[in-house]
Amino acid sequence: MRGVEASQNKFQEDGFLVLEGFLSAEECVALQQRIGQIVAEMDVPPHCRAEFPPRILNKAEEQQKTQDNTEYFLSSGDKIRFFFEKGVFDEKGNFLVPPEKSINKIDHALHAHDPVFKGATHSSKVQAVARSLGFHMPVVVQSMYIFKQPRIGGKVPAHQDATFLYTEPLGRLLGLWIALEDTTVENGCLWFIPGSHTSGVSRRMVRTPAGSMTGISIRGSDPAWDNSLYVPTEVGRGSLILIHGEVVHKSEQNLSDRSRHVYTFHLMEASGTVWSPENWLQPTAELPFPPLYT
Ligand SMILES: O=C(O)CCC(=O)C(=O)O
Ligand SMILES: [Fe+2]
Repeated sequence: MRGVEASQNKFQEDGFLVLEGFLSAEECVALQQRIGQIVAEMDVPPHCRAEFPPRILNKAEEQQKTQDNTEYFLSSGDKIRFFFEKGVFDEKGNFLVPPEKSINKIDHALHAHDPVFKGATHSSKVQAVARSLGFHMPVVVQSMYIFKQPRIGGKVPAHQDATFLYTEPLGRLLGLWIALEDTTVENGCLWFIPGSHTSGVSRRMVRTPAGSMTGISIRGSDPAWDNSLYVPTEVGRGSLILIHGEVVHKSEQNLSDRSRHVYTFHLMEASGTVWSPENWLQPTAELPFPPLYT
């Protein structure tokens, strides 16, 4: 096995690092079973069911729908919320596919509200990884369970996580992405541009002032990343991929028959770091960012 120091060097060089066998198969299954229970108990919010409206909406209704969707997203930072794939409801709002096959992701605070995911996030193994990377005061800023459903699991366009979760200085954000199933090119594994984490961030997603129509806006744009530079990163079930906050990564649509479940969460080194007040995600009175080392 690679030594800790060699791994750290590789992470600093590439902006990502694969740690195989981080979770056992049993630990992966436990998270999958728990998410199954959460889905079985899910209440689908009425506006989410309106994927295919039964009639053409007028402009004001369209605007209201966009506003409802944005509001559902913007207020999800401290909650467990459900986001669906396109085309999973019929015109009456009934599921066209089984509910557990309809969800794109569940986020952004599983780590805070669900005991099983809280345990997985704050485990001694995760704490040891953070310590080995030199984190003094890591806090958990968000978590997501991503399903990448067979056939319909949508792609995640190329991005840097700091576009959405910006800090000053940069370099204080780390994603921990855990494959709960084998991930391959066919079922939508991650693709990275090695070494792309050193050129800064030129696109930001920011929260617009309260009362404005959409609630979020994009400032700046990404450079044209060369498609030939992406490296597919296939990993086995239980692998952990460390993702530097500025490394460029993406995943493609899942066209295979196999799902690609992952649990992913983000840490920030809180010591000496300013969490941008413009980020869409903000700590709240109900949920300040929890320290990892507890
Ligand atoms: O799982 C994916 O497809 C994308 C996840 C991602 O971008 C992240 O965890 O930062
Ligand atoms: Fe990402």
